[in-house]
Amino acid sequence: MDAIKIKAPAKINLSIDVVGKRYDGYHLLRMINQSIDLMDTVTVSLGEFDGVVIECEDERVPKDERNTVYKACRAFFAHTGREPVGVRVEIEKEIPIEAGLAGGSADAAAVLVALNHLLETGLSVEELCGIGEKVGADVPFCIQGGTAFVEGIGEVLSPLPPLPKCYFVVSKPDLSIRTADCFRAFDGEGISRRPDIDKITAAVIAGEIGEMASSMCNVLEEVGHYEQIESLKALMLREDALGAVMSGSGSAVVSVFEDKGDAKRCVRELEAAGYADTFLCKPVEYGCTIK
Ligand SMILES: C[C@](O)(CO)[C@H](O)COP(=O)(O)OP(=O)(O)OC[C@H]1O[C@@H](n2ccc(N)nc2=O)[C@H](O)[C@@H]1O
Ligand SMILES: Nc1ncnc2c1ncn2[C@@H]1O[C@H](COP(=O)(O)OP(=O)(O)OP(=O)(O)O)[C@@H](O)[C@H]1O
Repeated sequence: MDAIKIKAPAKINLSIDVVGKRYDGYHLLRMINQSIDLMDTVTVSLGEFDGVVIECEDERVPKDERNTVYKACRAFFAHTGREPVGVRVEIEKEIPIEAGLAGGSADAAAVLVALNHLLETGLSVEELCGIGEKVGADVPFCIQGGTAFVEGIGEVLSPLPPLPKCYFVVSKPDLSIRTADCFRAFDGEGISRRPDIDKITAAVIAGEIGEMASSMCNVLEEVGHYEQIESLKALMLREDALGAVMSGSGSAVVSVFEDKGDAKRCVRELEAAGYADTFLCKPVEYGCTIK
């Protein structure tokens, strides 16, 4: 049986602004996204059976048509017009769930890349992103990866130069936020603090990590007024983080360090304070890749 193993990196948002709404209610965004070396491993194989079989040890991950991986398979066969074949997908989860780290989108991206390879359909990255967009707003970025200025609902990608050496401490408090709920709450709120996306873009292009970190801001952060997120940010800043911001629709928080020792100390302090889902990460320059 043909099988392929794909590493699917998580996404962090260094800043997010909401600039409008689309005809279908989706929000139009301007954001800076970065892939990191916190990754799910997705193994895809084809077989003589019907439908999509999903295996994952994590009980919180649905194994049926609600899984992003299932939707990706359906979208792939619909787009290519190929007769659907049996697809088995094993997901080894490292990316925390409902964290704003695009875990489900990364898995879907991996499956699209895998099917294109296994079935030799020869689709370009742009075509795969077009299919991915229908599965989830973060899927195109998860396919392409690296550092990018991202617009639209997440489908307009402009690559930026890779970041210079730096470290991210990523931590998810004991709080799960559903993306749709977060955007719904945003619609009902008056926002006081807006990010300066042009400023952070310039800092990223110049490779100025300190300037980048101090410019980070996510408009979705204040809508929930989550005390857990404020406490986590305060702890990170006390441990000499250069900046800290909520990723995506939350609830993970990302902090930036130039010094590895400081980053490691921050991880130790967070773990000691009871934040079990804490990771020391580095930026990576790629999206879903075939291993
Ligand atoms: C907030 C981000 O994490 C930033 O990277 C992403 O835009 C979220 O992307 P995602 O999880 O792939 O989102 P989807 O699964 O496509 O959408 C979940 C729900 O979030 C809302 N949604 C999502 C993305 C977007 N640009 N506008 C929205 O309003 C919609 O109600 C949608 O039904
Ligand atoms: N492959 C998958 N991995 C994890 N969760 C999945 C997957 N497919 C569907 N789900 C469902 O989607 C929900 C949210 O998943 P996910 O972890 O991708 O959210 P997220 O971190 O908020 O992502 P994003 O940053 O894209 O908003 C979960 O509660 C889970 O039930």
